[in-house]
Amino acid sequence: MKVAYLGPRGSFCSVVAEYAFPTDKRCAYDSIIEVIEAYEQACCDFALIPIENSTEGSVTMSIDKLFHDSKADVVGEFTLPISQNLLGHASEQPLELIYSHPQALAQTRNYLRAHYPYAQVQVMPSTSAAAEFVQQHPERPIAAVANYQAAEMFDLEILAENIQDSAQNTTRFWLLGKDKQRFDLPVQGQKVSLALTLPHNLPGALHKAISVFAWRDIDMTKIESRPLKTQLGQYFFVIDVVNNKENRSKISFAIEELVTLGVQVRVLGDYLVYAVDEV
Ligand SMILES: O=C(O)C(=O)C[C@]1(C(=O)O)C=C[C@@H](O)C=C1
Repeated sequence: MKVAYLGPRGSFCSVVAEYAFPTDKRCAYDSIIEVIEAYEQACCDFALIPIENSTEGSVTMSIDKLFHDSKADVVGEFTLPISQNLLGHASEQPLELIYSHPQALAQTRNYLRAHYPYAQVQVMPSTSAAAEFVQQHPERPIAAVANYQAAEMFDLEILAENIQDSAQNTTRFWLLGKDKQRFDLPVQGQKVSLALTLPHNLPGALHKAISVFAWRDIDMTKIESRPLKTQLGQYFFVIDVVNNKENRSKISFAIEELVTLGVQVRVLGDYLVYAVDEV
């Protein structure tokens, strides 16, 4: 079995991939887009993508690519507490540039502004790609925001640890695949995720759409709009609801009601949520 993930090794995605698929073939790709494309082109059986962080919100590249260019199903979710660190080379020179994934830079924004107000930040495709880049340029006054595993892997000094602005910093990752798998990890719950496209000519369309969950007492854990990429002001909505014994049949009836309202419904997945330990 093959699982594609955002690499190189040492990324948070690779940490989750190693926990979930310790004995399977794990293939690192350079971007989230390439991970999803690898899955679409059947180069792997599963694809692991970051979807949302508690500080910075949705990983919009993942949601948009999944909605617009892929039919993949979500077959699992992993939540990982995220601890960020500043990695570099021991040097007296003040840091001029700090590299990382945009999500990691956003999660450490206050810390970096307070401690390195004169350093510029530079976006990289992943935290581990940033660490690798810093390793390759020992002569430059640069650093990366990444995890402990990346520090070890790329032989970098930890200049500052636990620099995330929120102590509860956590990221959700989705596993795309055909078959549901059971993982040897603690289960936190079960959810159904939907992507809804509302009819344009229905007044109160969003209100009507979400009321199908409200009056059935189905707990919604997320709602987010993203551009349909057609014209300004047109969106699709990603909605997550809790799936449990009481909700199971109610969710199918809610979906039927949405269709009756003229809402286009894509079931992104019905999946278990697993907890992964901090790195
Ligand atoms: O760059 C990484 O290490 C990733 O796995 C990506 C990613 C993300 O896109 O959210 C994953 C977890 C952290 O929130 C920061 C970055």
